[in-house]
Amino acid sequence: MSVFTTVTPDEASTWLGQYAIGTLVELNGISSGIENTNYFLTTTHGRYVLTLFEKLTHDELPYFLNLMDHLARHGVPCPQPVATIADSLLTSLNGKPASIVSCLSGKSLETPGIAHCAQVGETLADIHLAGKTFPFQRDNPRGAAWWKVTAQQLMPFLDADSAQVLLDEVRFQALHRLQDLPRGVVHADLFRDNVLFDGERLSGVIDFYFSCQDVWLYDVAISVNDWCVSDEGGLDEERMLALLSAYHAVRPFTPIERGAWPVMLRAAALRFWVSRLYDLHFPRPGELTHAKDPVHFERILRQRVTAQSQLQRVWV
Ligand SMILES: Nc1ncnc2c1ncn2[C@@H]1O[C@H](COP(=O)(O)OP(=O)(O)O)[C@@H](O)[C@H]1O
Ligand SMILES: N[C@@H](CCOP(=O)(O)O)C(=O)O
Repeated sequence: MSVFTTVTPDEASTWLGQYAIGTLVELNGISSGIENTNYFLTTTHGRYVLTLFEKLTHDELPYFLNLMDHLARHGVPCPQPVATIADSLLTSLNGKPASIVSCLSGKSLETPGIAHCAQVGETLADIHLAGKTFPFQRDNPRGAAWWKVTAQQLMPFLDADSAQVLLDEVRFQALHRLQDLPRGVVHADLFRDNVLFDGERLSGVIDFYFSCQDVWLYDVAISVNDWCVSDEGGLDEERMLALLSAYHAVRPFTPIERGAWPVMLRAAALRFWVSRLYDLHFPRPGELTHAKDPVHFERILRQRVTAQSQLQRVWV
């Protein structure tokens, strides 16, 4: 259960007084999610999602709330934050930073098909393009500097072989990070659980709390590693082509991006292998039941490394 901070209906009713969205009808905790406390909040005006932020601070949150507001205003299907009467997107509830956003229809998919992947590619390109006029900046807190330091902390928990793979990849990425790839706003966590489908139609992208400024292609690789993965950690070619073609139709890939693709797939696998290892070995109280399997991303990383070296053997 991902309600880390309990809110009673009485507390919610009083707190709602600072918004112009009617009075409380119903409040239901949302069990999925691993970072924040989320409730479905129904008022006399409609259905919303109330989030209490467990880790992010009042200083950090305006970036994400303003980004969702910006993207929603540009037609991206994502939650629209609701402002208080005093015109703030962020308030406090039970000692935590809190916000209300619109509730999107639909639910996430576990086994997406080709048409779903195409919609994800198109929407990701829309996010990248709409993000061009977003005026705020945020560096990626889970970028190369972070995985280098975190990899060292993880060494005592890994067997010799996995430790070597991790260190080799951190070194490889340090040597191959291509600075001149196109960059801008990225979602940075566009996994299956962060996209909702209403029937066959993509109805929304959620969970922008890793978004930041980084390489666009890296964001595409994060999505492909999740949406197009096959059972053994390989890539399902049809789904990957659907996602990449739909993205390319909106924001064409540049020649330098094409060359960087295998490196980006590896970087995207490394990032989530490291974060899953970290969450497993350094858990927050209450987080244990949600620790996601790091081996999944170790397998993906090993597969991407092998695939790239096979490609190189073909090219030479
Ligand atoms: N705006 C929204 N509209 C509809 N459902 C939402 C919305 N935001 C979150 N949810 C639901 O809440 C769940 C958890 O949200 P998520 O942002 O992934 O939480 P966390 O940040 O804790 O990982 C999602 O899987 C989804 O079912
Ligand atoms: N997508 C990441 C975990 C990020 O957590 P989220 O539930 O907030 O999206 C992973 O699968 O490791």
